[in-house]
Amino acid sequence: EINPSELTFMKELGCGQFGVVRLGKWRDQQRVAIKSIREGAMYEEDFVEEAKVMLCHPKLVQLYGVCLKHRPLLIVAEFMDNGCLLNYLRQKGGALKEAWLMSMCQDVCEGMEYLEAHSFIHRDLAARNCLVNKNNVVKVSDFGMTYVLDNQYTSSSGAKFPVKWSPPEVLHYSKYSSKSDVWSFVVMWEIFSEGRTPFESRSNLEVVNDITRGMRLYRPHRASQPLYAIMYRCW
Ligand SMILES: CN(C)c1ccc2c(c1)CCN(c1cccc(-c3cc(Nc4ccc(C(=O)N5CCOCC5)cn4)c(=O)n(C)c3)c1CO)C2=O
Repeated sequence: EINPSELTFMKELGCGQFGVVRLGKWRDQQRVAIKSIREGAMYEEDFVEEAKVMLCHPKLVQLYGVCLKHRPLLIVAEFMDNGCLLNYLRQKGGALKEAWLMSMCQDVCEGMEYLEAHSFIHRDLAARNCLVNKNNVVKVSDFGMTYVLDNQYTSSSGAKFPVKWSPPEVLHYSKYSSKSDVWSFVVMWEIFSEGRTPFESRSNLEVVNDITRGMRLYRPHRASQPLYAIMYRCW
């Protein structure tokens, strides 16, 4: 539990599934990201229960604490200077050497390996839900899909559902597991595509049919054949 009077709000960083996120300071010196949870956006009791299971790993964006005494609920997290991985790839992708692309994939793997070891299923692994710090280290973030109340996002026919990152068993039976998180290593395809959208010219409905019939993402232009074989095995 963090005392809100020890928080200073600074610039807005953007808006996510639960509401506005701001850069802030804790006790005037520690930079943090502060999420204000919009009323009715989250199963708050479930989230607070989960927050007590402190997941802690260098490749997971660290949850520092929550402010529960007032509304909106505040979530205080580790601040990542370079923002989300997807925008980072789109801005800097071409300038990143293959070694950097590999290192970002490894960061995501290490974070996800830790989640699996702790039987935690992410459910929405994607480059948009990973963050980059000032040393260009990538960390997995926003493993909060379970608490989202918006069924446009949680139902597999909803407009916001991550169809292009989901395996057949999730699309057809909502069967989530660490294996479905492995399928979402579509992130590796995003990294080696420098932030392109998977199945860019296909609608979500077309992708459900394509994937069910066995179609898979093509080899990204910056991925060697052996690297493509690795991402392909995830699908
Ligand atoms: C349920 N799911 C999957 C969710 C739920 C909530 C969210 C998301 C998914 C993902 C999006 N999101 C969200 C929304 C807004 C902010 C953050 C967000 C942004 C951060 N950092 C930065 C840093 C810089 C910049 C920036 O402005 N630039 C421009 C100049 O070049 C450098 C980058 C943006 N964000 C950060 O550290 N955290 C912890 C969260 C986040 C990530 O947290 C959410 O809040």
